Amino acid sequence: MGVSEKIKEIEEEMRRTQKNKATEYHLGLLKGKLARLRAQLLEPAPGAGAGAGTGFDVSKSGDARIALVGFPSVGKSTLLSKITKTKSEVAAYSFTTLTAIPGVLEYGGAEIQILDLPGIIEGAAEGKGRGRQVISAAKTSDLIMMVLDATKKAEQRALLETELEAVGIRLNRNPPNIYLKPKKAGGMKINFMNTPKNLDERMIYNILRDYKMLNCEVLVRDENEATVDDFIDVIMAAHRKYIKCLYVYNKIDCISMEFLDQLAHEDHTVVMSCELDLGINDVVDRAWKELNLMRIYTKRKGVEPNFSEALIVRQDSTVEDVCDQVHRTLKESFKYALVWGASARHVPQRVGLGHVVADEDVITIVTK
Ligand SMILES: Nc1nc2c(ncn2[C@@H]2O[C@H](COP(=O)(O)OP(=O)(O)OP(=O)(O)O)[C@@H](O)[C@H]2O)c(=O)[nH]1
Ligand SMILES: [K+]
Ligand SMILES: [Mg+2]
Repeated sequence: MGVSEKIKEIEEEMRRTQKNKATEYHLGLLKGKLARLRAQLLEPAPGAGAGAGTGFDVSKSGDARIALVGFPSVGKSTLLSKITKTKSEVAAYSFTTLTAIPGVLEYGGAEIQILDLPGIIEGAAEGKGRGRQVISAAKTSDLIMMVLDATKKAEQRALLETELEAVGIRLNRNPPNIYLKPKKAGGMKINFMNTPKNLDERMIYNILRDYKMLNCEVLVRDENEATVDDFIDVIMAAHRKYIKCLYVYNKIDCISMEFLDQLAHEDHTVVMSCELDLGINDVVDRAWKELNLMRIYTKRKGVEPNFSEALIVRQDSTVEDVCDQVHRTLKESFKYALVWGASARHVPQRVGLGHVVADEDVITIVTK
């Protein structure tokens, strides 16, 4: 029996099994097996070369990568063509785009790589269409923009999420707060900080044994939240990717104002119409926010700052991080910095290495 058939069999058994106290442990084991098989499905077959699990061959460039993921004909290529200089083929029929098309979004001195991808359909995770390649490419991104057709049923979003989940992508979530450390000997040590709600020692023990992890240490820190699925994610950590997702509803030119208003208020959601050129700037601004990066412009004394080139640092970075972006040894000769912008109490503010900068700050670094 092939891996796909085994997966189908387990999914079938899970559907048949009623959920109750008595079947809880059995279902937990099935979930564990399913996670293992799904990971196996993504491993290239021996001798297959660049196999099933690999994405398209596009090298990363710029400060971050955003992947456009969605069903066919939702407008992914239209969006890429709007926000970058790259033209990706647009047409009314499904599967117009057949490979990954990279473009560069220039955003106030930052360069963000946008990957336009082929449309995916239900069953993508199990290899339908180019689904697996698309999802593998999405897995390499810093942000997934899930492009949705506002005129289509609400289920499309959940269907796509299920496909991404199946290959180990976790959207807008943090890794579970569970510590797991394999050991050479000593058996299993399972500890909880408080009385758990959705997870117990027997469940963890059964799953670990099924994974042949007989010697290890477990500490569940987040009892109120942690579920069996979370625990399996921790065991499978090497195959899990926690990625931000922005839901982008396109074609709002075809829906009612009421529905538009409802969509626009959902979490992590933006709405647009590529056709009418509505909301595109919003989409780009929101995407930038979700990336949690900041643009810092440097200014030499007596010279206007250059806003077409930014130093890119993570959210909550300090002047020290900015120095490190300029040069590895700059902070050794650092005397003070002058800052203009949102992080400055007055402009310019004279600050030290520990000062936390803000997006679009302008900074002059004065050395000894
Ligand atoms: N009404 C309307 N149509 C749009 C909008 N944006 C794109 N379209 C149309 O939707 C169709 C599909 O657009 P594409 O950009 O090719 O969609 P895609 O998601 O890249 O499609 P695949 O590559 O096949 O997966 C085209 O006919 C576009 O003209 C929009 O905002 N409103
Ligand atoms: K299309
Ligand atoms: Mg396309």
